[in-house]
This record gives sequence, C-alpha cells and structure tokens, in this order.
Amino acid sequence: MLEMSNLESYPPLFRHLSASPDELTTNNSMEDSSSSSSVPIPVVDLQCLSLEKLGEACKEWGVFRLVNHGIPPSLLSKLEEHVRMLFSLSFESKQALQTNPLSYFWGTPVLTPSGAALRGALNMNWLEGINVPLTQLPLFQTEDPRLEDFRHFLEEYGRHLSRIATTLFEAMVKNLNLCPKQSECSLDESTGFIRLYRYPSRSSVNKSLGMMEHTDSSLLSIVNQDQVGGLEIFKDNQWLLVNPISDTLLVHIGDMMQAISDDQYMSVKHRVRVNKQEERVSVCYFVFPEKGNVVHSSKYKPFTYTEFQQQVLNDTKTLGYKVGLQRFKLDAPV
Ligand SMILES: O=C(O)CCC(=O)C(=O)O
Ligand SMILES: [Fe+2]
Repeated sequence: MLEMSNLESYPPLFRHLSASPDELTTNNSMEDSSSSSSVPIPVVDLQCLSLEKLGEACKEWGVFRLVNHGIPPSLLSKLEEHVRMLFSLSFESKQALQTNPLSYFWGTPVLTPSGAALRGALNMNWLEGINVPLTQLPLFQTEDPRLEDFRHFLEEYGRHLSRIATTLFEAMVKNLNLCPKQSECSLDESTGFIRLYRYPSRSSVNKSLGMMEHTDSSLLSIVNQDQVGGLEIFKDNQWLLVNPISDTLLVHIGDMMQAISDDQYMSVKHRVRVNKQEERVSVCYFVFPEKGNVVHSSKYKPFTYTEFQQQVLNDTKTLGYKVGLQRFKLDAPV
C-alpha cells in the first residue's frame, strides 16, 4: 500500500490501484527467480581508464560500474535529497512543472501521456518521472528557493555527466578501432537529458515491475540509483540484481552504441523491480548521436537516430512494445 502520509503526492490512478491490488496483476512474468546475491559487474575506473577493461565490460556485459568519476559525494547526496523532495510535492504541483522545460509523467508515458491508452493496468510501469532536457534547464524559472537550489544541483550534475559520457565515448571509439565511416557518428552533448524517477513501494502485490524490461535507445545511459535497489540486468538467460553501491554510477551501453560497434558491444536488457517496503528513486542520464549523423554498420541498414526513434514510437503505438535494432538489420523484412 502507498504510504498514507504521502498519498496526495501520488498520481490518482496509483492511489486507486494501490487500494485494489488485484487490478495490477501484471503479465510481466515475474515468476522467474532473480538472484539477490551481488553479481560481479565489471568495474571501470575513470581516473585510470584501461581501454582493454572497458572494451571487455562493454562486450561481455553491456554494463559496468564507474568509480573515480569525479562527482563529489556531497553533490550526489544533495541531488538525491532534492529528488525526494520534488517527488513528495503534491501531484498537482508536479503536473504544474509541465509548463517549464521540465515535464512530469507517470505510468507508461510513450503509450499514455494522460494515462488514457492503458490496456487495463496491464504492463503499466509503476513509476513517476520528471524529464529534464539539460540544454533547456537555464529556462527553468521558479520562485521557490528549494526548486532553484535543485536547478543548480542538476546543472552541476549535468556538466559532470556530459564530461563523463564524452570521455567514455572517446575511449570506446578507440577501443573499437572504428573505420572512418563508422566513427562519423558521434556523441552530441546537447542531446543529453536526465530523467528522475520515483518507484512507489508496493507491499500489497507480489508480482510487480517498476519498469518493464527494455534496452535503452541511447548511445550511453548513466544510472545513479539510491540504496533501495531493484535494478536488474539480463545476462546468460537470467535476471541479476544490481546491488546499489554508494558513490558508484552504472553505465549502460545503448542501442546506438551497439549498432556503431557492429554488435561488438551489447545494449543490455534491464528492468526495475518494485520494493515492497520502500520507495526508490534514481537519476538517469541519456545521450544520443548528433541529429543528422548516419549510423553505418556492417550489420544494419544505414539509419539516423531520428529514424530509429520514429520506428520505436510507431512500434510502441501499434504493437505495444519496442522492437528496436532488429528493425534495421540488413536482412530484416521491409
Ligand atoms: O531507474 C533505473 O534504475 C533505470 C531506469 C531505466 O532503465 C531507464 O530510464 O531507461
Ligand atoms: Fe533503461
């Protein structure tokens, strides 16, 4: 059940579903067991960056922990504090953020900006989020000093993330030894955006996903999760829990990076499990190729990120899920 004290901060549909748990019996195949033991996710040190270790992690796992990333721990904890504060605002106040460059969403936003296109409550992500396009953050005007502080923290965090993503991308391009045509497709810092998430706790339902399984469409995604945990990656046919480690970031290879690398790097499938007792927050950064850049690969038809994104949107609307890179395989049906 959602916390009573905080009830007015949740979207009305969540309050309703929480009161009648049977409606959210998902078909998300949560029966498969998930190991709660810590898994040996590779660790990459940004200060002493080894191309070999980085390459191995991207090829075998598609995900790694990043240490010595240069973000002060005090900034990370301030950010988490402010994310919690922001989500604890009333549902109406969060909806009002919509008028700023920020946008507030909940459930499964691709399908349902307003919650209208849900097929019952099946497959609904049990989360609320705030989308922050970093280049537009200076336009965020507020009279509320707490939100003003929040903007500053986000701006500072965004600068760190741009630096980290660029450093990692350049190292990956070196590690892959791409031919000039492949390396034409480059990371565009101005595409970077941050998503803040809150996954409400859900003690009354046994089987529930906060976010359904997916791969990210980005070049790289960088996740900063709190100590509650719940993020799982799919490897060797099983779901593995990614235990949170404080002051450590998690970097995912996205679909665009997989395509550029000729499938040498893997865009890792992942999902988020809801915690029964505690709500979880995370701060995720995504970055993409330059708009007009064509992805050239021996495995895929040439395509731009804009075309990819359009295809994902069409598939999500018509099929209810993302097909992803398979659509662009050289031998894919037209
Ligand atoms: O909240 C998380 O830890 C992961 C979120 C995620 O996978 C995404 O936004 O694509
Ligand atoms: Fe993701």
